[in-house]
Amino acid sequence: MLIIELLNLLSRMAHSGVHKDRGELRIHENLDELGTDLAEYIAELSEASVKERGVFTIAISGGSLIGLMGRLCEAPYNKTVDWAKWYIFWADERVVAKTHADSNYKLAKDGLLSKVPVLPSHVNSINDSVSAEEAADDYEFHVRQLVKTRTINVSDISDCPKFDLILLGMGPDGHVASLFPNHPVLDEKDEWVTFITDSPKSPPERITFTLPVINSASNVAVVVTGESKAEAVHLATDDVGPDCLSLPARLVRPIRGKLVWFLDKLAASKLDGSQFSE
Ligand SMILES: O=C(O)[C@H](O)[C@@H](O)[C@H](O)[C@H](O)COP(=O)(O)O
Repeated sequence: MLIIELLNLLSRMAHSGVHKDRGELRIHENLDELGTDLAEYIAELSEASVKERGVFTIAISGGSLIGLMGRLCEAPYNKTVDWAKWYIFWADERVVAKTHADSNYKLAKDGLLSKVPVLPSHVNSINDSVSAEEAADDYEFHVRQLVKTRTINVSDISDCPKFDLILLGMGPDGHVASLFPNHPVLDEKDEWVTFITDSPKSPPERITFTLPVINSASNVAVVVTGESKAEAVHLATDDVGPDCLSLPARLVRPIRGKLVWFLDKLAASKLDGSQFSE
């Protein structure tokens, strides 16, 4: 048992912690290992934020990310994490009822939030009974109230909220949150939360944090697995030509915060110099 753990640790050390301009890369052999590292990373950030500010503000996305966070519901994290200090937000949400199979809230509730003792009043979900535009306005207003009371920290270089952690997934096209390639919302500089009604990924109506908010966070983690995303990971993190400069995932560059990529070896297989490439 001890030998296996030691081998796992050595393999993690060999593949993780590559630092690039565009963040730290943590490349894992398999999903199990990635899930363990991700849980440890989140738990450590939670502990540090609670120690420093008494709360932990975390924004999550939809997709496979929630399943990969599953280890947090298990020992030791289900007991050691200070869940009552968590304030949970959505970096993006599909504008559907909270009971709908497409709802990111439902995904997180079923897969994570119902399994740990978070306080229902700290779960900041969107208003699902209004239009996408109203839901975005409403959510921004709500975030503004929590910035005013400093439950959510504020950036020291802009008036943007400074979430302790924003967790993102990424699509094969390089989208993050609901910021899709070539979409005008990529240029949004003033709003904190905006909406789209033409998402290329179903469902079409979504609200999303804008890039200024994502890039004002203390920590941003992008969690990406699978071969279908290998090209986008390469384009988002390697030194590539100017054509890729507007790939949404490449625009994730926290100004003062720390960016970490959690990858499995398939997602990492097209990185320049990758030991996993063919
Ligand atoms: O609601 C959504 O659709 C998302 O928040 C979106 O940004 C997602 O995180 C990526 O599309 C990756 O999703 P997968 O990990 O499932 O591929």
